Amino acid sequence: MKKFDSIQSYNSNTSSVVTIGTFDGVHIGHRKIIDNLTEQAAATGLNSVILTFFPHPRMVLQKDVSIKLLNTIKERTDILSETGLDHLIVHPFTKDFSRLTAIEFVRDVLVNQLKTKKIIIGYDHRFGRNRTADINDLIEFGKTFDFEVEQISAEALNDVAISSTKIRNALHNDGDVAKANSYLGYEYTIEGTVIVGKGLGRTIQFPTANIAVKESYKLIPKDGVYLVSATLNSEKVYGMTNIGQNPTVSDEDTKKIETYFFDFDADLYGKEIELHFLKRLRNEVKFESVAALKEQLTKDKLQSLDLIKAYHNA
Ligand SMILES: Cc1cc2nc3c(=O)[nH]c(=O)nc-3n(C[C@H](O)[C@H](O)[C@H](O)COP(=O)(O)O)c2cc1C
Ligand SMILES: Nc1ncnc2c1ncn2[C@@H]1O[C@H](COP(=O)(O)OP(=O)(O)O)[C@@H](O)[C@H]1O
Repeated sequence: MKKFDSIQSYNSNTSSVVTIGTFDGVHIGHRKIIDNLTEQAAATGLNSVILTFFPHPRMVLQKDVSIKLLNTIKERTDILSETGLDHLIVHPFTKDFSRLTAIEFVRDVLVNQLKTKKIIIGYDHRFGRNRTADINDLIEFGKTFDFEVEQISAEALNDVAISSTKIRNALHNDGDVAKANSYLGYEYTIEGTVIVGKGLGRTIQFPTANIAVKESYKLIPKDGVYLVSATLNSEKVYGMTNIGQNPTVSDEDTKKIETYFFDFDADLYGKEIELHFLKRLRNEVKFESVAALKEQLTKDKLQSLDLIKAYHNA
């Protein structure tokens, strides 16, 4: 897959089959649409192209800073690169871009820049300044500019929308990472840099790598304790992650993401770690003492090791 950082930088002499969308999560519903796109492109000798925007239009137009997404733009790009897609365009969404009229968008972007022969698009897609144009306008433009329009049905689109929302809710409301993973078709991940914490962990024989996530828009699962895996120094290791405020030892209300890795002993400070979320174990609890916390951590570890054994025997 070739990636382009803007519509203007797109350059190919081959015509294309195009779809437009956010594809947050690139879950199993999205992948059906993308398979359809790549199969049609391959059958007709055209390029398969996805046009996506970053930042998310809502971040730009409504200045919505509370929006949480399943994928960082890097994750989205990486997952899409495995789908067999020919070209991905990640166009910076701006106010100026949102002011393009429907005809400007169709003529300048779809026809002249992307050489679109076919567009696969949701039946309810609206585009152009103030979202004034709809699918019927697009079909009319297609007659003038010689491209085909394939509508994604209400049912298919509903499936896609529902599963994005379902995945966000499963993670945000319930911390149900197993459910999220089954919709995503892969394990939900969080990537961050290991930062220095309070240094308490090692004093109770549970050193924890605290990570800082750069992207404020990345959805962090509900507070609680999770079984995770990661690749550290090129080896797969398992661990248990706590997301929360460590109420037993802290009054601060800053959210921490910290992981104790099993059978592991090395300095991780400054390293980039990608946590794969496998299963939710329990809620975060305020214990009466650090000793009680330590006792629970020992139980969590035993439960985790049993789960890992079960995964390996499955
Ligand atoms: C698997 C796991 C579960 C945890 N569960 C809780 C919890 O339920 N309540 C709590 O107050 N802290 C919990 N903690 C956080 C500990 O309080 C924290 O690891 C310890 O204070 C060390 O912090 P430090 O890394 O800043 O030194 C948990 C940590 C881990 C790794
Ligand atoms: N098994 C392990 N799991 C997590 N971190 C470990 C482990 N072994 C060593 N470490 C190192 O110890 C650090 C955590 O120790 P800790 O006492 O909890 O300090 P801090 O409060 O700075 O996180 C990690 O950032 C990592 O560099």
